[in-house]
Amino acid sequence: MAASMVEHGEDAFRTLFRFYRRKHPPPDLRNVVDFSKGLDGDKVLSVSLDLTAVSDGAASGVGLRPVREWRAFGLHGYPGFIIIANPFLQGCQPFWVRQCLKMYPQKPNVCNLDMHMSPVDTDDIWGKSANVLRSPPCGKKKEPKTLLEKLRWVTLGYHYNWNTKTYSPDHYTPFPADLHSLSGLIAAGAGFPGFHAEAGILNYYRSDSSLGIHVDESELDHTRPLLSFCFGQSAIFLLGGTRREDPPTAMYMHSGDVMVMSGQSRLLYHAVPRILQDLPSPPPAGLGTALRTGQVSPEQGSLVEEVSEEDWAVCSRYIQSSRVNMTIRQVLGPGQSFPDIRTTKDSDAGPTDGYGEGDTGGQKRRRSNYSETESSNT
Ligand SMILES: O=C(O)CCC(=O)C(=O)O
Ligand SMILES: [Fe+2]
Repeated sequence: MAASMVEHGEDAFRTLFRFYRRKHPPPDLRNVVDFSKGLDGDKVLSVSLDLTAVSDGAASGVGLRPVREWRAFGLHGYPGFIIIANPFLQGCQPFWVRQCLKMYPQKPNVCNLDMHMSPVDTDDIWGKSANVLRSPPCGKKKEPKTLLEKLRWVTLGYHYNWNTKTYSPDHYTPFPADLHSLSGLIAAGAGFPGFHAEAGILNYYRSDSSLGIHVDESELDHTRPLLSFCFGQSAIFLLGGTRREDPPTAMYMHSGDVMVMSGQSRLLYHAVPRILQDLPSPPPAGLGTALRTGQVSPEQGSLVEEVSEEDWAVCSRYIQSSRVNMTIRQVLGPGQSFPDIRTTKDSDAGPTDGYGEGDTGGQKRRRSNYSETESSNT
């Protein structure tokens, strides 16, 4: 399909990006791989996990099923690319959704709003948005967006510098312990023991957002996998090759899915052209209510706590039209340290030019591949 659609000057990746981003007429989604259907079609293969790496208790402590119940898939032609189709226990996703919306945007973590607002104004994003989101929409004219609805990205740990496309030891704040544990356990189950979550980029997608074609190569040790967690509305994810123009494979990412990019797939080009609107409204019980109604009782010492009805009202309203993605990275290999700043090249912009120009309040910076319009995105 890709080759026949290529127009003058457009490569196969860009053409498919535009194809899936198109609203009118809506794109044909029949070629999109759906891992929730299991070993469907000839592209998907089954991937074996390390069944002894994670105890059942450790898994349930972060809201995960026992590893033997995880359904892990790969794609022919993409060694090292693994999708774990929603390994979360029934009712445990809300905890992680709430962390993404209420906890991780808090200081000292960094977010897009910090770039053009004062620290006082970005001090309590959740608190300043929750009441509005909790109350039903008034249905009249366009209501002003809450800060939560304006949130586009948050960085954790070693804070990614969007200008230089580097991490630095000088801009580090403690990585959230709960997410560190979750990441370590997912990585161990996928065959990567000793993974240390050191940096995180959280992307907050509204229904018309997309993420441009890019490769994540700023981490200093590429032998460590990149983990990606999806919550809320599903998305179409495009996975390409080692060259930006290589034709990609399109796949769905559903709420709860975890992606592991490792080995030969660690440095592949990828993009998110489209957010779908496929979660029923309100979000289904498995995502929302089970924990509160006691179907799952977090064990003692569990990191996963109950999400109050009050908090879930805000989260569920938010994810009815949004998607949240966390990509978790280990920046340094064992024993590795940051190179002396004088020997660091100041940008690796060449291969990552999917991250285009941005404009936030006059400052040239930010997650500028993140776009509400097709034309400025690619
Ligand atoms: O949202 C996604 O699924 C992908 C995010 C991503 O590629 C990134 O943050 O580098
Ligand atoms: Fe990425």
